[in-house]
Order: sequence, then C-alpha cells, then structure tokens
Amino acid sequence: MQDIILEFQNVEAGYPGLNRQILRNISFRIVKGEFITILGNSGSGKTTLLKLVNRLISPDGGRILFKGKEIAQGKPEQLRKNMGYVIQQAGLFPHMTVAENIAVLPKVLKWDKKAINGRVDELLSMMKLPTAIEFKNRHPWQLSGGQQQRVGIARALSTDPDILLMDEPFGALDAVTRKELQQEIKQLHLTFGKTILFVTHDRQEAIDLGDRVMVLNDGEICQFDEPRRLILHPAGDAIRELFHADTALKKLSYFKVSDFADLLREGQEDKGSSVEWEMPMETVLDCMLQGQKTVSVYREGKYMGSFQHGDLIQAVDGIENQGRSQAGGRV
Ligand SMILES: Nc1ncnc2c1ncn2[C@@H]1O[C@H](COP(=O)(O)OP(=O)(O)OP(=O)(O)O)[C@@H](O)[C@H]1O
Repeated sequence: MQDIILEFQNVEAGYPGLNRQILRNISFRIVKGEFITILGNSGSGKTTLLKLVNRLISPDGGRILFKGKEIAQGKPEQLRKNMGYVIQQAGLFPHMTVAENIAVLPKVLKWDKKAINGRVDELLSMMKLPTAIEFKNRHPWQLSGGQQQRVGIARALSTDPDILLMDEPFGALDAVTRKELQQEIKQLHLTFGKTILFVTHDRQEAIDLGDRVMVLNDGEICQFDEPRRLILHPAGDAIRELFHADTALKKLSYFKVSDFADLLREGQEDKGSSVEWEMPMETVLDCMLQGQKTVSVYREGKYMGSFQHGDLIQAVDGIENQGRSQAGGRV
C-alpha cells in the first residue's frame, strides 16, 4: 500500500480582506518520497499552497492531513520541525554566521553543543560547502547567491525533516548555478528519499525535477501528473498551450530512454556509443548528431538493444502525434 504523507481534501483558502478565494477545491495526495513540482503563473496560488502545508496560513475550508493526522490539531511548531522550508534568496538571518544560521532549529530544540557542531559540519559537506572555521564564521553577505541557497537548504535539513518545502529556491540564481543546484537537489532526493514540494514558474525546471507536476491555474489544479503525461495527455487547452511552443526535438528531453524501449532493436551491441536506461532521450540525439549511426542502450550494465537513426525519427513522430500510447509505447 502506498504511504501517503500529505493529503489535501477540498481545501479552500484566501486572505483576510479579500472577497475571493485564492485556492479553490484543492484535493490531492502525495506519497512519501515523491518529488513534486508545483508549476503556475504568478498569482496562481503556489506560495499560498506551501504556506498551508506548514500552517503559516490556515484554510477556510477542507482538511489537510500530514501522515494521516489533520494538521490543524497539533502545534504548528511540532509540525514545522518535520518540514524544512527554503525560500528564494535563502532567507538567511543577516546578523548570524553560516554555522548559526544552520543551527537555529537544533538550538531551539536544545540539542547539545557537540551534536549541533557535528550536524553543521555534516550538512555543510552534504551541500558541498567548506567546513573550515573561516567559512562557518562568514555572514550571509559574504557568500555568493548559490552559497547562500546551499546554506538555506542545509538549514532546512538540520532536523532531518520528513518534507522539504521549497518556494522558487533557485529563481534568483544565474543559469549555470541554477543548473548545478538542480542537479544537487535531485541527487539529495535520490540519496535520502525526502518528500519534496518544489514551487517554480519555470516549465523546464518543473519537468526536469518532478516525479509529478502539479499545474495550478488561477487557484485550481488543472492537472497533477507525470511530466510525460502532461505533454502526451494534456488535461485541457491551458496545459496543451503550456507545452505547445516546444519543438518535438526539445520534447525529447522530457522523456527517458526507457520510455522508448519498444523501439529498441535486438542484436549486436556496438560499444562505440552507449547510453543508460534512465538517461534523457535527447542524449541519444546528441550521440547521433556527433555522427554515431548506432547507439547501444544499457540497464545496470546489461545490454538492452540499440537505436538507429530511423528509430529516433519514429520517436519524434510519436511525440509529435501524441499517439505513443495508441502505438503500443509505454507512455
Ligand atoms: N498576505 C496576503 N494578503 C492578501 N492577498 C495575498 C497575500 N498573499 C498573497 N496574496 C494574493 O494571493 C494570490 C496568490 O498569491 P501566491 O503568492 O500564492 O501566488 P504565486 O503563485 O506563488 O505567485 P508568484 O509566482 O508571483 O510568487 C495573489 O493574487 C496575491 O496577490
């Protein structure tokens, strides 16, 4: 049975003084360990939804359950201990050092000094930051944007929470640092299996990171699904338009090699060029653009078959026609 960690049941929410609800009829379930991205335009209610989860605001209607218990019934502090929160530009305390920022919650929880110091070093290493005293004693203004965000994530992980809530965490970073941090959060997720709710208005980021993407539009969920299904089976015109501008070749990046297993050819393996089962399908395209005629596919070291040019064309056609499910594909 699936282990549901978070559930919204017909949740409505607004703000005092507004004559309309910002979120309407929000219902969903999230399984422990899922990486969920929440995608939507500015003002669609993404931040409001995150704030409901850790009780920074309360719903006007409906129920929110965390690990099967209604969150309104416990103490907010108790709940927040289980929920790391990361916001854009890290939100570090400017008057505190790096180490003090990371140790905020352990100190509140009265951990002993040795345990706190050990945890700070562990988290700095985990986030690929130096553990030298000089670095730990720096203040946020002495850090780059990327370093600040890494410290912000370390702080959110300090008490080993069950859920990580991330509100546009990489929105203010340059493209290269952003890509780096995306890779790292993905790796952290794979290593520690934390449940992550990650707000973004960047379509590519949502698709790259999310096991499932929740698309919000004007306070309602228009679709909550796996990335490839958003493209192949859009639940309405809004979602279709969201991905419409992408060329079929770009859409290859939304799929894994394994999604095209039905196109693999059996026979001789060619060790000249190879890709792994879970890699993005566009890596096959890259190999072919570099002149490879055949690309071999491996799954945990086992040869699964190969792709040739024609297979790639078929893959692209399948995406263009959005007909892979009918054509016998796995999607
Ligand atoms: N404290 C508040 N009081 C009144 N209205 C608010 C408050 N906070 C947010 N809103 C309104 O609620 C709506 C949703 O805001 P929210 O911040 O959840 O959107 P968002 O999707 O996260 O947007 P963005 O991508 O711009 O951060 C907006 O219309 C906003 O103006």
